[in-house]
Amino acid sequence: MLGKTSPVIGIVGSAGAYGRWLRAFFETRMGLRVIGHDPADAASESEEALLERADVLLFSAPIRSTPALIDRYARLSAGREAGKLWLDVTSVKAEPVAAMLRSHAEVAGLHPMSAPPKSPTLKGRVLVVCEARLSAWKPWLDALLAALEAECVRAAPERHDRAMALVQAMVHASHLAQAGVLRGQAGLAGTLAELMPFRSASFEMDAAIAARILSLNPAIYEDIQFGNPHARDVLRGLASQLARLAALVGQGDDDARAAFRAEFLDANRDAFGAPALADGNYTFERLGYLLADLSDAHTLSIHLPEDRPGSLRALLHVFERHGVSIASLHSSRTQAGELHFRLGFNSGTRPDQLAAVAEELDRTGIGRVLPG
Ligand SMILES: NC(=O)C1=CN([C@@H]2O[C@H](COP(=O)(O)OP(=O)(O)OC[C@H]3O[C@@H](n4cnc5c(N)ncnc54)[C@H](O)[C@@H]3O)[C@@H](O)[C@H]2O)C=CC1
Ligand SMILES: O=C(O)C(=O)Cc1ccc(O)cc1
Repeated sequence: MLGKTSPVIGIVGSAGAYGRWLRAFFETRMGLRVIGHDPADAASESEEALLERADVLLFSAPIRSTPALIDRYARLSAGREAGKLWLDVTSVKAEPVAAMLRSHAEVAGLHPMSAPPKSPTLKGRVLVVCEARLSAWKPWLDALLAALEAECVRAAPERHDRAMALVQAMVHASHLAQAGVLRGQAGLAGTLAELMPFRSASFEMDAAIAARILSLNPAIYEDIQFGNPHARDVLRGLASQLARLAALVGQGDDDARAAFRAEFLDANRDAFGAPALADGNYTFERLGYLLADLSDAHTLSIHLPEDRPGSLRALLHVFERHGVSIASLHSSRTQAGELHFRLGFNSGTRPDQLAAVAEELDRTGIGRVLPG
């Protein structure tokens, strides 16, 4: 069958955030033909066209409607899916994978642990892979995973959902609860903006996580709470831990302090274990340095147009010639997804020195100074 070497990809939800990212990925990175259906895009193909022409059908639709949507495709397909591959990228896995298994297609569930990135692959991100029913399509799926460049972790759908109740539902819930407390205390303690000058690295990171959650697709955060069958138990656990802590603090005596130390510090320290404590503490320190660098008084963001050995050295040489010493240097991506270097300078650096550097970089084409 033509399918397995150069399959046609059909994306259900092709106008959505992941649908659009996946289309670009399949077309540009894998050189494959992509067709899509999405009620939000009148120009998209029909469901029937996807069922008839796609060798690989990939569901990238709202979490809440996906299991019923898959059942609908299985019904409409009526056996034509035998010998094809069905995939999904839903943030919960048990129900969508079970629905795909009710078809006659080969089946794998995927879950990228990141919003669609600005980069062309999932390099550096985690991808959960639920290999549910695979035979002839296994080599092609392996090639897809290799092309995605993600760090893959294999799990059964049930294991995935239990993990995500902690990795996502609990983390999102605790940050939304923090946001609610901040809102409730704003009159007494000041708004978030007014608290920021008093920040610790932990506060800044937690506020950033809350802001991230509140900035992305609200339906995803709703459905991760309400659509993961294990979220309810995890939320109850979280609430009972906090209630116990509040009760001990309310009690306030030496017995309560001893209980706090035993239950909240010693028991948790033992449960983490020495390696996880050391790793986590080191991660925190590195992020702390990064946050400190991001608050450098003077910064320049520079795109290096020439991706070749020696281009960074040429860039640094310009700073040296203008007598500017560099306090920090990081690479990251612009809003548009271009790789750029962000350089920080100490407060003694004069604006006219930086302006001269910027002018030379632009004039010589060594680097392009980005706004902001
Ligand atoms: N955005 C994210 O951060 C992540 C999303 N995911 C998963 O990706 C999937 C898609 O999420 P997003 O693209 O972010 O959501 P989105 O809301 O941007 O896209 C969903 C698309 O599905 C379309 N749709 C709705 N009903 C449909 C139907 N009956 N047939 C075909 N299309 C239909 C919508 O019109 C929309 O364009 C979800 O299952 C989500 O759990 C997974 C990891 C991260
Ligand atoms: O990028 C982030 O911060 C996210 O947390 C986005 C996200 C949302 C839903 C997922 O299932 C996976 C990742």
